[in-house]
Amino acid sequence: MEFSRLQDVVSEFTTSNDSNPNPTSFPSTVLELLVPGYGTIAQLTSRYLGFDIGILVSSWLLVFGLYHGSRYVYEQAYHYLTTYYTSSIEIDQYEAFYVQAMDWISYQYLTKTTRHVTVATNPDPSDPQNTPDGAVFSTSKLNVLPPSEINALVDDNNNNNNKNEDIFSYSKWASTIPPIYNPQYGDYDFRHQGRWFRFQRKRTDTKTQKGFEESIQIRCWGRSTEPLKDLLTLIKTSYLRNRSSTTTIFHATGGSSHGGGGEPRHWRRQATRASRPLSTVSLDRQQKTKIVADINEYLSPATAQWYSARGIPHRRGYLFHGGPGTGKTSLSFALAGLFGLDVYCLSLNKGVVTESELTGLFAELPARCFVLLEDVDSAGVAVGRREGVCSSSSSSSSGTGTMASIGNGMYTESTTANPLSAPAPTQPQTSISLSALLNTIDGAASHEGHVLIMTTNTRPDLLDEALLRPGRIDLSIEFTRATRSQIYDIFLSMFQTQTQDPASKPGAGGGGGRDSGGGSGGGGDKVGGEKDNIAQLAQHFSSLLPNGTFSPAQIQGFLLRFKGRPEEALEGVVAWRDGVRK
Ligand SMILES: Nc1ncnc2c1ncn2[C@@H]1O[C@H](COP(=O)(O)OP(=O)(O)OP(=O)(O)O)[C@@H](O)[C@H]1O
Repeated sequence: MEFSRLQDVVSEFTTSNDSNPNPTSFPSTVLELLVPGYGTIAQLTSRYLGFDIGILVSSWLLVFGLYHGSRYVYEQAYHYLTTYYTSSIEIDQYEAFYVQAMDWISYQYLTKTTRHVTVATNPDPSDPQNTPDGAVFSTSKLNVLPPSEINALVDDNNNNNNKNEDIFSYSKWASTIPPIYNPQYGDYDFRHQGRWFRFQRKRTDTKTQKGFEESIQIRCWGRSTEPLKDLLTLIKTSYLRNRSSTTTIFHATGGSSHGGGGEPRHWRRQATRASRPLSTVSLDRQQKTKIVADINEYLSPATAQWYSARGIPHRRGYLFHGGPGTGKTSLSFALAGLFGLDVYCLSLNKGVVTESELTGLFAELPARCFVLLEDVDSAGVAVGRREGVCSSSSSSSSGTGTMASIGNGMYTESTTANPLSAPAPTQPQTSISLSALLNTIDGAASHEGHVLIMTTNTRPDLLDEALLRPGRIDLSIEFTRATRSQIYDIFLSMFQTQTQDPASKPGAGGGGGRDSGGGSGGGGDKVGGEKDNIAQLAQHFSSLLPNGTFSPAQIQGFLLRFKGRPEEALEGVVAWRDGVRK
C-alpha cells in the first residue's frame, strides 16, 4: 500500500470516529480495504434494502479476528506449557512395548469412550485376544467325525454340508471373533489414578513401500516423568501377567530383499500362542533337565550381577542341531513359554537378511527374550566335508540314538540309507558372513541378557570352530530321530491328553474339569483305566517302529491321521512303516 493512501485511511478513520453515524461499524475506508468492492455493495444494500451492511461486515470481521487471535494465543500458550510444564514419552511402532501400550490403553480407556476407532481383523484362533471368551482354544473341542458321517456328507446331493452342525464352518466361527479396536490417529485424553494423560497416535509419512510409520506419545502435566514411568510399569506388569501362559512370536519384516520394498527391517509381532508345555517335546530327560537348569540360572538377576561384577559379558548361546522335524524349534518355543519370554525368530537361510539388517535387528531386541537364529550354517560357518567324519553317523551325546548324516554333513530327513535319494547338499545362500554373525552375537555393541538359540541341520563338527567356542555356544543339544522312548512319549501325548480330559469324551466323568482326579470316583477310575490302556498301546506302538529311523515329525504326522483313535493308529502303523521304508 502506498504511504499517502495509508495516511488518507488513518485521517479518515480519526475524523470518521467523530462523524460516523453508526459507532458499532468500522469506518468504510477500512472496510473497503479489507473487503474489495465493499463501497459499492454498501451503497446498493443501503439504497435498495435500506440496510447498513457495515454492521454485519464489521461484526463478522470482529468475530474472525477474535477467533484467530485467541487461537493463536491458545497455540502459543499450549506450546509453551507443553514444552516447559509437561513430560512425554514417545513409543515407536517397532518397539516391542508399542503393542503392549497400544493394547492396554485402548482397551482400558480409549475404545470404550472415543467415537473414532480403527478396526482390524486378526482371526488367529490360538491368540487368546481373538477368541470370544478370551480363552485359548481347547483341544477338548476336537471335531472328529465318524467315517459313516463323512460318507454321508460326501454323497450329499443337496449340498447341506454347511447346515451340518458337525462341519466346521470358518465363516461362522470367524463371525464370533470380536474385531480388534484401536483409536484413530489423533489426540485423546484419559484419566488414570486421578491424573490426566494425553495419548496421541501419530502417523509420519515415509518413502517406504507402506508409505508411513506410526508412533504413540503419552503426555502428562508436570515436569516429572515419574507418572509416565509408573503408568508404563503398570502396563507392562499387567501385560506380562495376562500373557504368562502364552508365547508371543516376532519375525523380522521389511528389508531390502524379498519384497520388503526397501523398508528397514524391524521386528513385528507375528502371533501369540498358548505356550507349549515342555512335556510335549520328547527329548532325552537328561538333556532337557540340563538345558532348563542352565537357562534358569542364566536368566536369574543374581547371575547377571555375578557376570557384571567379574566383567564377563552376560551372554549364553545354545546350539540345537539335528535333522529336520526332530524338535529344535519346538523345544525353543516350549522353553520360551516356560520362562515367560517372547521369541524373536530369524532364519539366516536364502539370503533374506543382510549384515547391516542383522546388526539393526539385534540392536532392537528387548533386554530379555529368546532369539531363535535358524539355519545358522547358512552364515558361512559350515567348513565343509572333513575326511572320515561325514561318512559316519554322529552318535548322540546322551546315548539316546543315532542320527544319519549324508556326505556333506547335513542331517537328512530321508529314512533310506541311499544318499542319492537324500536332498542335494545345500550351499550357503545368505549374504551374512561368519565374521558379521560373530560380531552380532558377541561384538562390543551387542546386547546382553537374551537367550540365543541357534539351530542347524549340519553336524556341529562341521561348523567353524570360531562359532563353537564357549561364549558363543555354551551348550549343544543334539536332536535325533525318534528313539523307542520318544515314540512312546509322542503316542502318549497325542492320545492321553484327550482321554484324560473328561470334557472331550461324551459321557465321561461329568463335570470333573481338566483334572482327572477332580471328577467323581467312578469317572476318575475310568480315566485312570483309559490312561493305563493308552500306556499299553503306546508301548506296543513303539515296539513296532525301529529305533532312530523316523523323525518325531514323521511319527506325529502319521498319528495325526488318527486323532482320538489310538487303536486304529496301532493297526495302521506296520503298513505305514513298511511303506515309508520302501
Ligand atoms: N522331539 C519332539 N517331540 C515332540 N514333537 C516333535 C519333536 N520333534 C518334532 N516334533 C513335531 O514335529 C513338528 C516339527 O518340529 P520342529 O519344527 O520343532 O522341528 P525342527 O527340528 O525345528 O525342524 P527343522 O530343522 O526343519 O526346522 C512339530 O509339529 C513338532 O510338534
